[in-house]
Amino acid sequence: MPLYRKRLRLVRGEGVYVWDEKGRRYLDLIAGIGVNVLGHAHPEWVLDMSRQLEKIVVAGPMFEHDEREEMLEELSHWVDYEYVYMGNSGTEAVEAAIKFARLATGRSEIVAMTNAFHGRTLGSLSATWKKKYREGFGPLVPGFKHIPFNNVEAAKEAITKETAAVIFEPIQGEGGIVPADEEFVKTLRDLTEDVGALLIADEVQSGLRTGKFLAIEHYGVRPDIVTMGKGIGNGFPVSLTLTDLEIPRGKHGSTFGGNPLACRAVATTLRILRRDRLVEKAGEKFMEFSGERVVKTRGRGLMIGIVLRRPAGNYVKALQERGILVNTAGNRVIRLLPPLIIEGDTLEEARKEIEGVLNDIL
Ligand SMILES: Cc1ncc(COP(=O)(O)O)c(C=O)c1O
Repeated sequence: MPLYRKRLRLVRGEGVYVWDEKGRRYLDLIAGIGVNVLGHAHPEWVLDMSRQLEKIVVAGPMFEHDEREEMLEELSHWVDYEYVYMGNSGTEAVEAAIKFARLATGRSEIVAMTNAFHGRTLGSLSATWKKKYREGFGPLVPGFKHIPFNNVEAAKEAITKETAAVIFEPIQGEGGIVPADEEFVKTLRDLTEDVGALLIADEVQSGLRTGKFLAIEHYGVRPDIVTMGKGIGNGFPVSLTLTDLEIPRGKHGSTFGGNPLACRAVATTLRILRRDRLVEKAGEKFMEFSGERVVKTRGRGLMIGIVLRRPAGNYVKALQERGILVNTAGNRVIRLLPPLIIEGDTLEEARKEIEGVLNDIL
């Protein structure tokens, strides 16, 4: 098997495919790590974005604009939170969530989960678990503690009247595509309510992909704050923090947050997702992988983790060699976050190819 010393150089994309500098085509099952939900260069999205470029790009957060209203209207079809704060990346959405929780409760303690990933700025990094991401950047933000993910007893012990918020991913993404247990999520909701703390669902990776707008909807639980990013603008850098908490104007903000081009990206993405029923359809596309080296398949909809008996890195390289792009989530998990427009047949063919590679390569 050839070793890749050089990383693949991508030059363009169309639909579920991308091309490298030599003109070779790849099936893109990772889509910018879960970003291009409508696929690459979606004609309608491109047209809307180009028209917007000619119209107005940034207005400044102190002005109203039609694009914001259009985006809020589209969002109202999916969620019923009172306020949305707009940032430019997942980590900013999480920073806002942490700040809002502290401000609203007057408490500072944030409870996060082992194996969690919430971003790489100092606040979100303090909620992120892995040593590799944290070490060398200390001291991190005080007031964060981690409990074992999916451990009800640990949650009962950790969540107290000191807790401002509990933050968790309904399906852990970077941590290996690990869904939260139903009992655990319900316990988090009950306990936070009991002690006057807030529940934050980080849906930056799990949003849009599982058959519902938010993965947390599968649990019948309503968080106090939800963060979204990645695919919400189909590739334009934009993120959302949704909440009913009223944060005084000017207390938090961003130069680029909620600019007309970002609102256009979200409004158009949501319009197409809704019209083409892409979120619902994603829920039906989950598939199990089998083979001697496969322990199990985890996830929901088009957020899929193939858990292997051995490190996944070499398989990712071998798949790239055969024209399929995936990546890892943790050491032994192959992660698939394909565009939601992917056809069942294409996915089925990819499954056979992936299983073939998993069986072939020693
Ligand atoms: C659950 C979750 N939260 C937050 C982030 C951070 O998002 P970004 O890389 O856009 O800052 C990620 C990124 O992978 C994520 O998966």
